[in-house]
Amino acid sequence: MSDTAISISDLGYFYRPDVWVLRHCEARVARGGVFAILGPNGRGKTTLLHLLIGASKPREGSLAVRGRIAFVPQLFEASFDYTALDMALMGRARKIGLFSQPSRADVEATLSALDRFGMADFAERPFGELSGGQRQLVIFARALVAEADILVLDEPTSALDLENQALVLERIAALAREDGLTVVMTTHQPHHALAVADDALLMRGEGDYLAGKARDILTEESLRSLYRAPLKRLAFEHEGVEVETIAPILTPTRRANIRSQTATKAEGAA
Ligand SMILES: Nc1ncnc2c1ncn2[C@@H]1O[C@H](COP(=O)(O)OP(=O)(O)OP(=O)(O)O)[C@@H](O)[C@H]1O
Repeated sequence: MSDTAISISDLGYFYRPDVWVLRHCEARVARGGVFAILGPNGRGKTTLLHLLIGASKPREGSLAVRGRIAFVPQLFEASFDYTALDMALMGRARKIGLFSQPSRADVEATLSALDRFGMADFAERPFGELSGGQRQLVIFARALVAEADILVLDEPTSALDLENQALVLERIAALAREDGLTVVMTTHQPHHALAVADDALLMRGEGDYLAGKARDILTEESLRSLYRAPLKRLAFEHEGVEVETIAPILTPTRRANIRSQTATKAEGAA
């Protein structure tokens, strides 16, 4: 079997004719790895995910996806009052069939998936009564029981507190390293990408992409120019483990500068 899960070749997309959101995008997602997509707001990350899952068709270039995808969107609303367990069990729909009841094995596999995301105790709670972050964790479990080859996650940590961010990042790494799944995720947190991603794609603007090993391309220089904000890549030892992270530099002076620039712009516009 090929070691490439997704090949992206000269990919282009627009919503309105000739207003390209994405153009000449090239990347390769390795099978069994974590691939992080980063870029400022509006650079086309979600658009690229929609192309990967087949919700939109390329206007230009091509994509080859080898394997079945499960998609976890950023926000998930349910229209009916299913329990968390019902919601996660829907991931088994392909296995169970439309009019059949889930087997004991289906329920056990789903409870175990809920447990992996710290949600076993919430199995009987109405999904609609869970917090946004708790719903997100249930939807991860649903994607897991779908037994897909590729998980596509849109900002998987954005609704989560620090403890659950760490849990989900640890699970993402384990899904790739232990279960052999391929994970594609968008993120606004370069330190999350550095912590779990093997490879990354920096979406710098239409026609301007940088793809490569996460450790090699998530540099201070590339991220400073990507986000136009200072940050520092740090390496240190914590509890006997070498840790590498990326910290944004938000000093009071910088915040004051941003505020005064915003005020000057507003005065200029008035
Ligand atoms: N349905 C749509 N119709 C027209 N334009 C759209 C549509 N969806 C997105 N766009 C535009 O496409 C561009 C890319 O949007 P996209 O949501 O892919 O960016 P993103 O990188 O995911 O942003 P964010 O980080 O803010 O989530 C933006 O300029 C956006 O305004």
